[in-house]
Amino acid sequence: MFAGQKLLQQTITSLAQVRMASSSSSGFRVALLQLTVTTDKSTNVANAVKRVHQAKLNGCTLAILPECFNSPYNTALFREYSEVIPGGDTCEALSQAAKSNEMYIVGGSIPEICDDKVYNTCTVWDPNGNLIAKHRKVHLFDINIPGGVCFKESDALAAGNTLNTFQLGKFKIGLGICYDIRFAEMATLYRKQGCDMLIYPSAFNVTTGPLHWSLLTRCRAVDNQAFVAVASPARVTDSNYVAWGHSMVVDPWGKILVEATEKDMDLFVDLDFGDRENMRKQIPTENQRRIDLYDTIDLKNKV
Ligand SMILES: NC(=O)CC(=O)C(=O)O
Repeated sequence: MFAGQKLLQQTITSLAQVRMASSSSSGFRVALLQLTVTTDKSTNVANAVKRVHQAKLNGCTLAILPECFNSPYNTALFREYSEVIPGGDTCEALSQAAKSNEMYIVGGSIPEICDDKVYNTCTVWDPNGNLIAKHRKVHLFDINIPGGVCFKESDALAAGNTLNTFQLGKFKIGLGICYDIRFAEMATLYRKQGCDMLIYPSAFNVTTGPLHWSLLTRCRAVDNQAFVAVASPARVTDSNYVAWGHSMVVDPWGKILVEATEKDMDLFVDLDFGDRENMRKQIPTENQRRIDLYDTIDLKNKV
């Protein structure tokens, strides 16, 4: 870690500590672990475990890993790196890390093998090391921007078919993976289910990242009056897919509470859900929807 990075991390942590004093009963501290992903799976997993422990030492209740944190983000390699969930080596390591640190872990995503299909899957672990939620990426990332990025997850992956939430104390959290963030309806459903926060382990790229990453994260936060966290791998410029980085947490007002650079680094920040209640009261959009004019959920009958 270079000196400036260390200073930034310390600053973020100490700011968090100051705010924690007045908000510990209405929230928790979260860590976004912006790891460098290598081609070596065991190195990636060991690094993730080490960084979860660092998050614990920094007072975090929840640690969030990036999309595909144990494998290169490469359709040609997903099957080779895939594991069963639970039971594979990565799950075992995450379960153990959650238990030994007594923390919740949103385990980014890993390629999952099930019935000969491969999924891009996020696992969530409680402080006893139990698997409490699992989300398979619902919207596969198939895009083609000439001169920019061309990626076709559906060449190698099957899509998930469920929306998934978990409970952290009194807070309900909705899960998506990366491209899922572009689909506002999914987030609206989570809001309707009572979610306080949305988490998207992600890996935008250097074409779409500068255009849409922060915009989409802030949109989902404001639309749903919820905290939104997006955790990316660190940027590796000579990789086949160059991740954007810039992991961030946005509050329900749309304010970026904390944002990484593109480098390998961790962020620690306190979330005060009292703020979210204030916003929901002051701008009560949830009760003001004109569903007599539109129905944001039941789209099937509208097309
Ligand atoms: N990688 C993704 O799933 C999504 C992405 O990079 C984008 O939407 O842009």
